[in-house]
Amino acid sequence: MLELRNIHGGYGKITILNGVSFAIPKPSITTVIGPNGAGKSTVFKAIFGLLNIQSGQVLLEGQDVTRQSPRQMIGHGVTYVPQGRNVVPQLSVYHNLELGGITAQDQVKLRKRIDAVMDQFPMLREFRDRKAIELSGGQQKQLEVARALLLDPKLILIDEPSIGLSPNLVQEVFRTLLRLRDQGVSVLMVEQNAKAALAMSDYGLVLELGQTRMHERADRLLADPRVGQLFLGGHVAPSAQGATSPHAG
Ligand SMILES: Nc1ncnc2c1ncn2[C@@H]1O[C@H](COP(=O)(O)OP(=O)(O)OP(=O)(O)O)[C@@H](O)[C@H]1O
Repeated sequence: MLELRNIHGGYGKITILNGVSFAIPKPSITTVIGPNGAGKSTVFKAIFGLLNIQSGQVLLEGQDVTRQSPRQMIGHGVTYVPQGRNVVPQLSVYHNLELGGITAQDQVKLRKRIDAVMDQFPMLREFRDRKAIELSGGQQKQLEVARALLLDPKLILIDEPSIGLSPNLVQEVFRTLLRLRDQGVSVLMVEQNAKAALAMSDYGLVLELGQTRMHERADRLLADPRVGQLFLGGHVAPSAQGATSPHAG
């Protein structure tokens, strides 16, 4: 569903991504792991039209979408949930949802869609008139995911959904993502909480120094001693054959 071909790019003249290539099938959950500063969040920006791509291609269902704007990517069914808290704290839950659908042309359809999303997140219906700031961290993350769903995406890019959450809430957010996958939405996620994230993912991608080091089925990555090294703050040496790929066998 999504393919990156040898992406090079960065901020201004600084190159951060030095050849990122991978493909994800749909529907699936892929977790991107790697040391701090490896370029994980930057990959998301490259996909979502927020990065200066110097060379390479981004393909969505076979269509070249390289350098398209965030607005165009939303039009193609891609949504992006950035790191941190992205709700408007003083506005109600419902108002935050309405803002998420601001690009929707048809307001009647939007209200129906908000209703459908609240069916998936009964907590949001319960707290619909509460200010977003009065929700817990996990509930706010769910509000962000729900807001992203209003646009009926095929692919969600979600950056560090578990940050600042207790283990219970992390599992709750992960369950939400699994449910989405089962409904046919693909998820590409960056997670510091690498072991827990790989345990619920279909595929894992290891990025280091702006390059794809490994791309494997998540269970294989979890069992790989080189990835164990990474969890301990070590590095993954580039293999002689280049990056591994789950489609290689
Ligand atoms: N807006 C920006 N302008 C210039 N450099 C940036 C910008 N954002 C990120 N960088 C640099 O790009 C590199 C990769 O950052 P990125 O946030 O993609 O890493 P990451 O792998 O997501 O790290 P972390 O795990 O710490 O979140 C870092 O060296 C960072 O300083």
